[in-house]
Amino acid sequence: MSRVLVAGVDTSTQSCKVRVTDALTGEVVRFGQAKHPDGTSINPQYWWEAFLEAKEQAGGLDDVSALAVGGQQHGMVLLDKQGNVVRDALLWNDTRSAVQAESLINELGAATPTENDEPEDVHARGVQRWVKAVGSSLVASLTITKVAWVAQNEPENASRIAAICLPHDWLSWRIAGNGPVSHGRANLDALFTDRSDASGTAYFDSVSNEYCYDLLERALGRTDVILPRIINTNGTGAIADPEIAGKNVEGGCIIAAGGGDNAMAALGLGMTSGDVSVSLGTSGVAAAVSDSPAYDLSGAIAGFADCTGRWLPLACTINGSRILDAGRRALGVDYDELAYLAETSVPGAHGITLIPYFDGERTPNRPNAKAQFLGLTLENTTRENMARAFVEAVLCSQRDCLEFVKNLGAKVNRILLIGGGAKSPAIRAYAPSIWEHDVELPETDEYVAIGAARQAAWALSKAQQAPQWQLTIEGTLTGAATPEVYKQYAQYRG
Ligand SMILES: Nc1ncnc2c1ncn2[C@@H]1O[C@H](COP(=O)(O)OP(=O)(O)O)[C@@H](O)[C@H]1O
Ligand SMILES: O=C(CO)[C@@H](O)[C@H](O)COP(=O)(O)O
Repeated sequence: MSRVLVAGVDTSTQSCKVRVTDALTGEVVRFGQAKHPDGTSINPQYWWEAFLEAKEQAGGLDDVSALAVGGQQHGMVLLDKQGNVVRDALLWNDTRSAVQAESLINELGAATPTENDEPEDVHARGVQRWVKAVGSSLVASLTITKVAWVAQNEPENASRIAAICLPHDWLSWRIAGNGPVSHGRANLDALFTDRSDASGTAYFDSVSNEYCYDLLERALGRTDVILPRIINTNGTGAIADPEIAGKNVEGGCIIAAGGGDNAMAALGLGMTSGDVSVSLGTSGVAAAVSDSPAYDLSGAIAGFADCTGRWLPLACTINGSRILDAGRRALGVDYDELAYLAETSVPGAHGITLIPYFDGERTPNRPNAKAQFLGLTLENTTRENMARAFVEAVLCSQRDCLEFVKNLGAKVNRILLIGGGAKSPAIRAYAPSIWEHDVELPETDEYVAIGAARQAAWALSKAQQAPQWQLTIEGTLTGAATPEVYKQYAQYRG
């Protein structure tokens, strides 16, 4: 009997990955990857072209029975009536809407008091109200702030909006055979999404699984726009809805709900309570799974949903593995040479600290920040110390994220390190020392794409449980704690 194949697609910030997978075992059968352009404002057409290229590299999808798409969260894709994109998509790491984030917080905080136990301070009250309404406070990354930015800065574009969706929704819509039309109305009602990605918009309540049109109205000034239909709300099986999904997919395969990349990675890893993933991609993310909604009233943790009916509290930095890329460029070395240079230095880089907010930052919320090297003297300014400071900066900023997750009360039994940056020998060498915790290293693979493939296999099986796929742990990273490194970083970070 020939084996059943499913595909997981990861339309992430830097590239599109297609992993054709054995539905029974989860083993990779074929793989393709194609780059996305740099930048934080991107025409979604590039995602389509990268998908087509990655799919070709992966040997096509003709023999695949089901697929699902995981994607970079929060990106705002605006479509007009004919299904054309109104403007380039503003991605999660675009910080231009920081002002709108603050205004929306203050506006909600200033609205008529409803509970007398809320803080006096308008801003703090606004943060708490957003958290209670949608699980997260607002930073420039979240979709609603981008919608408000367009409404305030590009009224002409705002008036043409017929539908608002996210990168994974848009790519799923295209893969399911929809697209722009030259006359009449495009089939915008065929847009679909899931609660994990919807929960990153800040106009969706992942407890009631309903859109919050009143909040969207605060941003856009109207609500007569199509938002993707939420499928897979209960998470018990990720059943693709034949009415809207899977009709025209190449080869007749079904398409499942898909989800946000971090939720997909959690599904790919099979995370349970006590597991915390640290993903080093463009973003750096520490995430835990939770059976109940996570409300961090300080606003540091985003209380997103996962794609199995649970929640995925996470802390996310805008600057992740690209800190290493900046280090490689500045020092003119490859990843191994960067690790070699760093190894020649010492913990704390002889007093040098890099605060790595190259592209602004969201954890902590400093959208206008730039990176800073601190503690430089004539004596310690060497390539070795600078290499060490680049690596320690990645790990210390993720330690910030881990601390937020722990402060929320999440158990941390196991830290699982994934994402492109997990390949770095330097990251592997110092992660346990700086995080002061052993680190499990899953076999190098694409866990967002695995999660998407697993959801596709689940949808195909129509079972109550996701298929049981083995997670291979390549090894456990250990190291003596170096608390002085994070202490030095925290002092400079302020
Ligand atoms: N061999 C490697 N060693 C260390 N880091 C790597 C290696 N290959 C890729 N990376 C890092 O992985 C990052 C991309 O990771 P990825 O998880 O694919 O990102 P994204 O999901 O945001 O598109 C790059 O920015 C780079 O820093
Ligand atoms: O904004 C978030 C999560 O809130 C990011 O995690 C994006 O989802 C992008 O992920 P990568 O492309 O870096 O994996």
